[in-house]
Amino acid sequence: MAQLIDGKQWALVSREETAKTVSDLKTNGFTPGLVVILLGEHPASMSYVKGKDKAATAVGIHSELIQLPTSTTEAALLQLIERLNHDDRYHGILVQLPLPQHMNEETVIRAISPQKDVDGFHPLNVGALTSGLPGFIPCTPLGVMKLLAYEGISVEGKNAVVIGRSNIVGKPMAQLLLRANATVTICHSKTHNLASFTREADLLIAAIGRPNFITGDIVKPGATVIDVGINRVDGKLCGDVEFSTVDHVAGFLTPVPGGVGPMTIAMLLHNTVEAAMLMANMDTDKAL
Ligand SMILES: Nc1nc(=O)c2c([nH]1)NC[C@@H]1CN(c3ccc(C(=O)N[C@@H](CCC(=O)O)C(=O)O)cc3)C=[N+]21
Repeated sequence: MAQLIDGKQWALVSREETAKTVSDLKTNGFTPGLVVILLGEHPASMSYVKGKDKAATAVGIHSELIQLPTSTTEAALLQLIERLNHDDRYHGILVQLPLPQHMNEETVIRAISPQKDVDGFHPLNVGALTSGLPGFIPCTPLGVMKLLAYEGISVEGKNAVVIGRSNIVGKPMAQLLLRANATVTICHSKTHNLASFTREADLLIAAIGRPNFITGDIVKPGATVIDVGINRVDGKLCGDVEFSTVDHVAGFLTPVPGGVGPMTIAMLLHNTVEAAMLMANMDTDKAL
């Protein structure tokens, strides 16, 4: 049986580290602030943003949740973002995705000040990551790297296979693994003979968005398998990895729920505190 990576537990450890930093900042009269904007009433999104709000408050971050109707115009949203860019109570701004149909995601992301872009989605932060420069790193792939570090799983020289090429997970994940000296392959929906790649993977990152896509027969024995998928099947949460079969083959495995998800939120809090330190001109390696 694979050794399970307890993301919930590691997220607690990370949040405690963050809480300590927040407390130090507060001693110096500085309170980190996060504002989350949610458009519409998508049930899963509402549950996620409430989770973020609660977690932020728990570590001492001043957290604000702005809920707007789906009918909000893009112009009104851009105006709000511009106001928040200049509001020094907030060091992090997160606009929950996906956006309503009538909005252009790229335009909205671009409007967020790169210094407050705690999601790491702004093109300047994307470019910084690609170039190996300091900047904000997307929370989910950052959370995966943190999990590997906590578990003492080395990446250097390993065959890392990322399945999925989204801007939010797959691409930044590949960049981070490359930065950590892995040999990185990105597979996607057009990849021929996917199993020939996954079977060679010492480290397999599943970010496909298809339930139970990765089965035990296409996993290398002893591999570390990280399941980034969050799928709902019959009201039940499941990942991209078929747990029952992969559990018998993998060396390490993240469960869903309780794996990568909680780390994503922990990294959002981490990035928010980094943003606050950047603004307070304190020691941080973010030099945007
Ligand atoms: N601007 C933006 N930034 C995001 O980071 C962002 C977003 N939009 N839109 C939606 C996705 C999704 N996402 C998750 C975060 C935590 C869990 C999480 O904590 N999941 C728990 C289970 C939660 C449950 O029970 O539903 C777990 O895996 O254990 C899941 C999903 C962040 N996202």
